[in-house]
Amino acid sequence: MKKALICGISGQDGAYLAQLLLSQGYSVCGTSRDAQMSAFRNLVYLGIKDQVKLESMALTDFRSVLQILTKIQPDEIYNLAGQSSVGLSFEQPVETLESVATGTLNLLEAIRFLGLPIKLYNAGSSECFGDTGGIGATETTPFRPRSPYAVAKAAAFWEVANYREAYGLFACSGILFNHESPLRPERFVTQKIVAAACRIAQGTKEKLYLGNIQIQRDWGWAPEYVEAMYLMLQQKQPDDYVIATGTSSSLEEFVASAFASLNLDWQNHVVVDQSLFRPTDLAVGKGNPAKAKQQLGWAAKYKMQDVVKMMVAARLENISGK
Ligand SMILES: C[C@H]1O[C@H](OP(=O)(O)OP(=O)(O)OC[C@H]2O[C@@H](n3cnc4c(=O)[nH]c(N)nc43)[C@H](O)[C@@H]2O)[C@@H](O)[C@@H](O)C1=O
Repeated sequence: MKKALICGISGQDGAYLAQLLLSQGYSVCGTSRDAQMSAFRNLVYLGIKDQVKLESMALTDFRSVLQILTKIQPDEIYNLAGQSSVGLSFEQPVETLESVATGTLNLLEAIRFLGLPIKLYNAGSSECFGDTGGIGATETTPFRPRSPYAVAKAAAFWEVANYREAYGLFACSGILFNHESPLRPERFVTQKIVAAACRIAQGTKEKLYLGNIQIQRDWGWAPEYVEAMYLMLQQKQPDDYVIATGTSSSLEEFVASAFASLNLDWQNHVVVDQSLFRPTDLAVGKGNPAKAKQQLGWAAKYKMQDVVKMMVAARLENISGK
């Protein structure tokens, strides 16, 4: 039985990945900074909390990382931990850099120190590209990070690439574009919109305040993005891959689609609020997942419209208490 360690198991991707690996027959151990304080709601939502071994681990603390790796001795590690909000990174730049860049470095150092044949997946981010314009970014597109989060993710990406080259570690980065699901917290714009639209459809009189709705993103479906993470570690050689749908839509289109699916006209309910604009933002995010298709056999089945429908359906089901 293969053993997987998921760092940051309490988040959206950690929960879906745990579900996938369990279905593949893995023994799954997941970490969170303080496992005794976390309710692991996403694991509960998916009905898998009892099948996962949970440990406390602080990625920024080398001793803690070394202790857990020595104890679990996993075949595969998935690093999904660290501060994941671009917006919050402008308020907490140091915490973002430490949790993402130092955290990844500690994992790489611990694997190197132990000398075990552990494979590492690292959660990279399309934010590293900066503005892609209308041309989908590939693995060779240069990074031009435009947020503290993107700077941290770019550092972590190069740490992984360097340890692969310098010490021969089996380490990969998935450069994932935005991927959403019912497990997304409302801090991210898709769930913020879906939650408000559903409340309005149920009769609340609130307004939905949003920042820049002209931005475009390549939005995909998180449960299928975790399949790409798994596939990267099953290849003969470690490598980095862009994971995206290949199509981008504006935030205005996302909003219109969410409200229309509830028979509402978004223009009656949405207010653009300048105070929610970011100091720097990406006008367009678009990926080209051709390499993932060719080498991993992975392609996104769901596009933005499908994501909206599935998120709205899940929200309504939750409200009705099913
Ligand atoms: C690939 C990347 O994907 C995600 O990062 P993100 O793209 O920043 O995600 P988001 O949902 O916070 O923002 C999307 C866009 O929507 C704009 N926007 C307008 N109005 C609001 C608003 O009211 N709230 C938010 N959150 N955004 C808003 C906002 O300015 C931005 O342009 C993370 O998974 C990250 O971990 C990651 O790696």
